[in-house]
Amino acid sequence: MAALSFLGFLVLLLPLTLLLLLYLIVRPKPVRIPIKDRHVFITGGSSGIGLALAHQAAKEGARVSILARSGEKLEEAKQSIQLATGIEVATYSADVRDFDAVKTALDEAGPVDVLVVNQGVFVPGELEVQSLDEVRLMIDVNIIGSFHMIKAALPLIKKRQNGGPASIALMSSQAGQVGIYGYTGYSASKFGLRGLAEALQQEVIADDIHVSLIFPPDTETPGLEEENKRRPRLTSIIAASSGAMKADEVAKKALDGIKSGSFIVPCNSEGFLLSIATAGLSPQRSVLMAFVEVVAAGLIRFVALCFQWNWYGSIEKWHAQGKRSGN
Ligand SMILES: NC(=O)C1=CN([C@@H]2O[C@H](COP(=O)(O)OP(=O)(O)OC[C@H]3O[C@@H](n4cnc5c(N)ncnc54)[C@H](OP(=O)(O)O)[C@@H]3O)[C@@H](O)[C@H]2O)C=CC1
Ligand SMILES: CCCCCCCCCCCCCCCC(=O)[C@@H](N)CO
Repeated sequence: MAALSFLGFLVLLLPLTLLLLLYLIVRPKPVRIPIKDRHVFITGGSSGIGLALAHQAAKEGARVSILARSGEKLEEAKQSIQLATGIEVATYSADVRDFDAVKTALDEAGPVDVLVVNQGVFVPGELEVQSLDEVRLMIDVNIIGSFHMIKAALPLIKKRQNGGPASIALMSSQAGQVGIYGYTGYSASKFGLRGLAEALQQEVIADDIHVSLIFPPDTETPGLEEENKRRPRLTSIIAASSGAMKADEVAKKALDGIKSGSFIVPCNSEGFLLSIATAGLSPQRSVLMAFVEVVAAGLIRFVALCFQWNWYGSIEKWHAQGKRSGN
């Protein structure tokens, strides 16, 4: 009896001690980043996830600016947001690959509180058949474009008016947490954002700037519709391991993640598992999430291996069928 209650005591004490320890050590410390009455600048804000984010930020009372290339799509976005919320967003037509254009746009927009670097291109295809120009396009728009935005915005974020906590959010993808068939170029570009974000967070924490990395699964957008026209069958099969979402749902998760200053922002339940499986050395400010990461690490690795077993099974089956049908 005594032994049993001692065991019960230990079973309770161990997790509580771990929780207390984590409470003392998690860094950076928890933060709330307000959106209302603040300037939210969204790239790729004329379509899909970026447009949904612009709608929601406007609805929550932010001053919103959106940047993309096509003036026509920007104007359409502006109209639709005005119709839905009565709020007039500022639009900037620029290509993120052009640093001078980006800098001119941002300087005109003025001090920024929340920067959402969301623009992105995705051209799937096996590396063997994909042109290097397509690979370069993804690296240029997704990575170099993000560097341009952050470089040009940092001085303006530091100049923010009310001095409250600020955010730099980057739109990655679940294909930026795990490499997926058909996404060599795309996954490389999205994994790259993680290195950028982890390093940047250490550099800007002293200025009360908080970095968020958002990891959506397949999301119903005009971009996905285009992608689906040429996506290899195996890419679709593997990507289907994570459910598809609507742009509005992703935007809501993204905005909640930004407001709570979360470094890693998953969007669905598979994304939640992925975030634990790929926690690595990323910063974690939630004591509860840190606890889950520590306790679940071994088991989640097992789950990850099950997914890989399933994916390699699909690949084997695909090749066996291909051989039989002669392609
Ligand atoms: N949809 C999905 O399944 C998923 C998407 N993501 C990521 O979310 C982000 C948004 O995707 P989604 O909403 O589907 O994309 P869309 O293709 O629907 O929209 C892309 C936006 O980016 C802008 N854009 C593209 N290229 C440039 C450029 N060179 N300079 C400036 N703006 C540019 C586009 O406007 P314009 O063409 O006029 O420049 C548009 O506003 C991307 O980073 C994507 O990788 C992540 C996971 C899943
Ligand atoms: C530990 C267990 C983890 C289990 C979950 C694994 C699920 C992985 C699915 C990855 C899907 C990638 C979709 C990318 C979408 C995208 O970015 C394109 N549409 C282009 O934009």
